Amino acid sequence: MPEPLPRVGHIDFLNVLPLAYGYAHGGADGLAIERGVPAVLNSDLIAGRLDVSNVSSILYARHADKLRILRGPCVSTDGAVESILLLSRKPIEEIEDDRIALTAKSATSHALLKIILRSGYGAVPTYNVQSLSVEHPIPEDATAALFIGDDALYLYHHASPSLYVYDLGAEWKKLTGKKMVYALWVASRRFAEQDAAALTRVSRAVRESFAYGLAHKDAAIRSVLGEKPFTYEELDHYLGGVIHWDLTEEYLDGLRTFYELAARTGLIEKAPELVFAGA
Ligand SMILES: C=C(O[C@@H]1C=C(C(=O)O)C=C[C@H]1O)C(=O)O
Repeated sequence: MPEPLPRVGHIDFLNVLPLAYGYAHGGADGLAIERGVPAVLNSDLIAGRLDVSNVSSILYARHADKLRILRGPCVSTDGAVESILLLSRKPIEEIEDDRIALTAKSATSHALLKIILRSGYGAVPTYNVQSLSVEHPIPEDATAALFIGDDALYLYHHASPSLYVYDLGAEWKKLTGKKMVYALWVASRRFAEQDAAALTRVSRAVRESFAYGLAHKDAAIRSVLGEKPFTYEELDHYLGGVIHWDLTEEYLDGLRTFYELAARTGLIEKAPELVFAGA
């Protein structure tokens, strides 16, 4: 019997286009890739249906005992992110006990928004997790709506000028002065401890696929222009300096601050220790 392939989640957003391009050019050989939105891959990893995945950074804080962080990759920004947006009918300073719709695809951005509204604006609105559409971004009964991923990036370029648009990466930087990590690559602790050789293979595949995609970024962008509603310039800007993928010490510092504020806001029990696979 051949060994089962490692089950690896892949968030289907343009913020990891270089990785997707590397996977499509041989990098995914030997891996069973499952594509999806963060909320689904988050629960698949916790339920044991995946061995490794990029997941919402807040997930690690909620299940640190069951997870191990891979060294190297992340999805992060130093300031504006363009693809995590609050769209609002009124200025953010005027939000109080309003109703805010949260995209059902996310976990990190929910916590990020709650921290920003509470600590930055003294607001504690009512939140409602639901599916949202870019055509009618704010549900009738809500004052504002939170989008992530390609939907948010689309709205960044096309939102109605009658709406107020807030970039949560920029808001986080304004509040804390720190960088922000939205996604981590994480292995289940069981997989990391029981199959170190397979974990090394997955880690290498992620690293090499990323490197391939970054070395062919132009071709990667051109490969999606027909199917995604973005121009070359929009994606070249987004993937050419807005999104960062290296989990360096400065970004880990931003991540720790995010966890501390999430704990202080009651969104997680406590800021977890960062435990890496193979450490
Ligand atoms: C930068 C982004 O970050 C994403 C936001 C996530 C979340 O809110 O849970 C999860 C993974 C990230 O890839 C984005 O949505 O484009």
